[in-house]
Amino acid sequence: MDLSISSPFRGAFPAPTSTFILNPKSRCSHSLNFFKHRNSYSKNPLFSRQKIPIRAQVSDPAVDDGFVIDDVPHLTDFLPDLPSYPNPLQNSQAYAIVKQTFVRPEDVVAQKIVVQKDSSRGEHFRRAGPCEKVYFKSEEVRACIVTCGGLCPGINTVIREIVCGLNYMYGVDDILGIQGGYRGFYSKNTLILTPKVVNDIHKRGGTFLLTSRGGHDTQKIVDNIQDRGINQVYIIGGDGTQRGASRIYEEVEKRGLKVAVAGIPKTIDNDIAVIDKSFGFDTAVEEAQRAINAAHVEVESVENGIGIVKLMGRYSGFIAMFATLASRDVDCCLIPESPFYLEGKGGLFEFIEERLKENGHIVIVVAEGAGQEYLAQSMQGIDEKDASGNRLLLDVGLWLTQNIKDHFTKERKMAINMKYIDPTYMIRAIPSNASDNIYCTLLAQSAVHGAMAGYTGFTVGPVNSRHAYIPISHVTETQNTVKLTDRMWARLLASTNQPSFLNCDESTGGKVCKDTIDLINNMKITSI
Ligand SMILES: Nc1ncnc2c1ncn2[C@@H]1O[C@H](COP(=O)(O)OP(=O)(O)OP(=O)(O)O)[C@@H](O)[C@H]1O
Ligand SMILES: O=P(O)(O)OC[C@H]1O[C@](O)(CO)[C@@H](O)[C@@H]1O
Ligand SMILES: [Mg+2]
Repeated sequence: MDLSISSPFRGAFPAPTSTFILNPKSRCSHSLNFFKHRNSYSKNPLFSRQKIPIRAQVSDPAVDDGFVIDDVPHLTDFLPDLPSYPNPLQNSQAYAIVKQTFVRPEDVVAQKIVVQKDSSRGEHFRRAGPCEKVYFKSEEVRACIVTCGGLCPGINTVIREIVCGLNYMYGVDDILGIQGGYRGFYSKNTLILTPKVVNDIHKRGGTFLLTSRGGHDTQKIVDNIQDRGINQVYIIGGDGTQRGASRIYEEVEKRGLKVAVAGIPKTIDNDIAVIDKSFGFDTAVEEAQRAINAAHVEVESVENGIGIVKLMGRYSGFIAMFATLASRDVDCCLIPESPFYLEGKGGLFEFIEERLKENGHIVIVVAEGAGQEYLAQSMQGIDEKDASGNRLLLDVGLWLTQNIKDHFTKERKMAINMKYIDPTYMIRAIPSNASDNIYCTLLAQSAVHGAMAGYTGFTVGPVNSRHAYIPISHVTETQNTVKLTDRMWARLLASTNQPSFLNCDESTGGKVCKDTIDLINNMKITSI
């Protein structure tokens, strides 16, 4: 049988045994269930304009191989008559001898790469890269770039590469910088960005465009986009920012504007779901080594030295976990995802005393979001939020330092040498390292290719090392956290040989242990 479908993903099927005609309109509900789009964009030209025969395995019509494509919106979903143009990269010197300049419309990136013979194939995303057709003429583009949320190494590289990518690859020369985050759309003047203006900015930390928290007013922002005639919006920021980008995309669609909205995920905490890792994370982990080294040098030079290093990580302990794994000088790592307790058997005090006896010193790395529930108990009534509505954290480093001091000097009558290092902002206020710089370049260029090709409402990022376009709503649904049930956390425990804090102790009334077990039971079990 011949199988004709209108999807760009036709090539992603297994080898044929027989073929048949598949009605394009029924692709989501077809009994074979080849297509299970989370988002069905029936007006997408790539779906509706091509009818190319393909062959698919139909040996068992009841088989559902669980192949799901989570595609991103396209401008033609709500502006069906938009004209397209040949991609100017066709004539680009840079791509002149590239074997395959354009990504194939049917190329998808699998979210799940460890599979078993009979397991479901799972979710897939559209592969990022230059597309054969673009939906903007170069001279028609008026792009803008905005950065929101906290700092992260590499933001300036992303800004630079969006500007250079638009200009060098697509001949775009009308690019505006929105200053000071979302509120800059309606309260500040814009900057004119050219390759010359941004030439050196990647060598500096911070953001050339300034940033802020709060101030997201969708109506005012989209009014401003409309008034200024902006038709490509590049939004660099974390989970909050991506939620804001999603609101902007929805409003743009509601108003029927030809405006592509592209999100570039940024967060030092590495807490954005779906993507492999966020840019600047490696740089931050590397910088954290300097603080850990300092703590180690200090405490191994004195008697009963206890070093505490507090690292960023609001809800996700990735920086603390990776900095610990990289260092080997850390005896214990405390993260928000893993409840711990101080007193009694299997507790932190007992472990510190053991290490002091064994080695004469100990280094503890604590993520800023760890142990917040205990701090909240001892400092009742403090519940402040920042301008974006993020809960302001209590200082776990100071709390830990004080509790350890009290325990050893007052209760155990032991002389200790406490060194507390809080390098918090130092690890994020630096320029990105070489590998993050390359990563930032890929993100920026992929975002530019996506917007030029008319995709919108997408976030770009690597999924199993391949850059993909991910619907913004998908990355904001959940937050990436360290899974205690994954092998990575077990690797850390095996490396530090620290307690897992899973042993219940009388002094905690078994509460902490129960909390932990409940937490673990509620987790999706995955392994990396
Ligand atoms: N649900 C939301 N809807 C619309 N805008 C939002 C939402 N959440 C946050 N924002 C806006 O996004 C911007 C950045 O949010 P936030 O301060 O939480 O930082 P972030 O992007 O999560 O980055 P970081 O990783 O540094 O926390 C702010 O301007 C905020 O107003
Ligand atoms: O003090 P600021 O700039 O609001 O940012 C602090 C927060 O931002 C982050 O770096 C990123 O969310 C967190 O780790 C930290 O809690
Ligand atoms: Mg955030």
